Amino acid sequence: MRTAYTADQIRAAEHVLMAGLPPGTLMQRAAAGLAAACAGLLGRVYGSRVVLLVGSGDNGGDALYAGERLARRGARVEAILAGSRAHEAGLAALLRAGGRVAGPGALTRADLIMDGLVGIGVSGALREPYAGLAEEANAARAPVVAVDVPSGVDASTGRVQGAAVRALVTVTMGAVKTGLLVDPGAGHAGRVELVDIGLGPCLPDPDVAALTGGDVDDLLPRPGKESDKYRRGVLGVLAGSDLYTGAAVLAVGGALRAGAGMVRYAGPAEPVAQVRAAWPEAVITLLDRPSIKDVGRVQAWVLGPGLGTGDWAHELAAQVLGTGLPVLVDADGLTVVARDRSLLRRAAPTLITPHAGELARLIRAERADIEAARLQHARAAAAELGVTVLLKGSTTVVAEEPRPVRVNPTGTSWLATGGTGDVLSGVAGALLAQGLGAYDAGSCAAYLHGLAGRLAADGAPLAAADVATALPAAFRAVAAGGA
Ligand SMILES: NC(=O)C1=CN([C@@H]2O[C@H](COP(=O)(O)OP(=O)(O)OC[C@H]3O[C@@H](n4cnc5c(N)ncnc54)[C@H](O)[C@@H]3O)[C@@H](O)[C@H]2O)[C@@H](O)CC1
Ligand SMILES: [K+]
Repeated sequence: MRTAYTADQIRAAEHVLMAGLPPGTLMQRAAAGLAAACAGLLGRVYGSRVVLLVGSGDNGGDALYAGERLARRGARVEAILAGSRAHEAGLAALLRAGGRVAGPGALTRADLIMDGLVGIGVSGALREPYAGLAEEANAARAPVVAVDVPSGVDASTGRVQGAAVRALVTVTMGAVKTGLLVDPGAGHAGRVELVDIGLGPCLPDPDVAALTGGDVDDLLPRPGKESDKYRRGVLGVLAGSDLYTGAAVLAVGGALRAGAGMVRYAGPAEPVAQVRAAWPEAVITLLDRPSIKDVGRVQAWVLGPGLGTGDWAHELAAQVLGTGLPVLVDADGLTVVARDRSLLRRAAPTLITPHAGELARLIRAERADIEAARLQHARAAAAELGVTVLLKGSTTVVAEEPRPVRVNPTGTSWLATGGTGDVLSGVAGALLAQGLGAYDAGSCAAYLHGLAGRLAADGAPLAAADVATALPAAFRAVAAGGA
């Protein structure tokens, strides 16, 4: 499990740790790790040109001391001092080691750029000249190593207002910051490398966590020798309508490929015909009225993809949400519950899987605000609605109070295409039916679905059905420890 913390949590931990150490110890530890990471990227340090962007705070201090270390190994280190002042002792150390102060033109000549403009002390959008320097660094040909956090990214939320550095690598001190794992911040951070400065014992419970493939493998239910199809988990799928048949086919496909012992599909004539043709494995009930009475026994429900939003959908929603079983609500199901949020007041687990627009309707917020601070909105929605929220998007997050928000590390932009959400619903529903809690089912499903998307896309466009087809490969990759 990879864990991450807010700037406030990290400052508090640093405060505790620093109290027992000689002044400057942490900055030296940070600089040593930073210099090692830069040396690794450069390959040959001697003679290389390293340009430091130095802000007026301790983030600039880290850069200056790391620059000193590289200068001592023969690098030609130049510092662009962006603030009205710079870390005095750090600058003196750099100059003693042979580094010098440079003008902005230096960026075009660099082999490596170290971004020490601002770290966790940033507030609001970058001001000039920081903003201009960030953009110059982004336009330069040299790789950028961000110190602690790419300047312009809010360390706690990942929010970017205005210019922000785009790094190849972010070398982060003591603990990973939440904003490095969530877009848009994650997109600016590049690869995140953690420097251990001894903060571990002082850290509180994490703000967020990201599953690894090993974690997913540990959480996934495995069929035992005595398992039969009923004990492996039966999922009921209420999806599709005469107009939207594909959603039903994709959701059932996702569920069948995610280990459900049996999938029971119920719907009107058109999607029934399509599901029957695509998945002879599914057990089908033709509904001539909105009732789950004849569907048979299930351990969990998926409600919503392509279901429509009229009385039919509302009636089915009221019935499944009225059971004591875990229910996943997606797509049209979310529109129905947004109109009647009392449907979500229930004791059994509920996993909702909105994208930002659907969540905006549910919690009466602006879509743009949700996009800008996904994690905070997912967490707030989970608390407000009393459900588990899987918020889909460029970074998919899973929130359930009071646990750390799970940030999904897999996925690809090619997944942003119609129907992939229906497959995800099927996968998460199948895991619910197999007995995982909503939090684990949501986060494992997001992981596997994102990985399947990556395997299916392999750098090219994909269709939603390809994601379902790639699911077994994703399960195998996780089991083999290769994901
Ligand atoms: N506190 C500690 O124990 C440690 C801190 N370390 C480093 O110190 C950093 C935090 O240092 P500071 O607290 O000095 O804060 P920062 O250096 O991150 O930023 C504060 C400075 O940035 C300026 N600033 C803030 N917002 C700005 C904006 N929008 N545009 C332009 N300038 C802006 C402020 O005026 C202030 O001078 C960490 O990110 C990390 O790099 C590390 O050395 C490890 C130990
Ligand atoms: K920085």
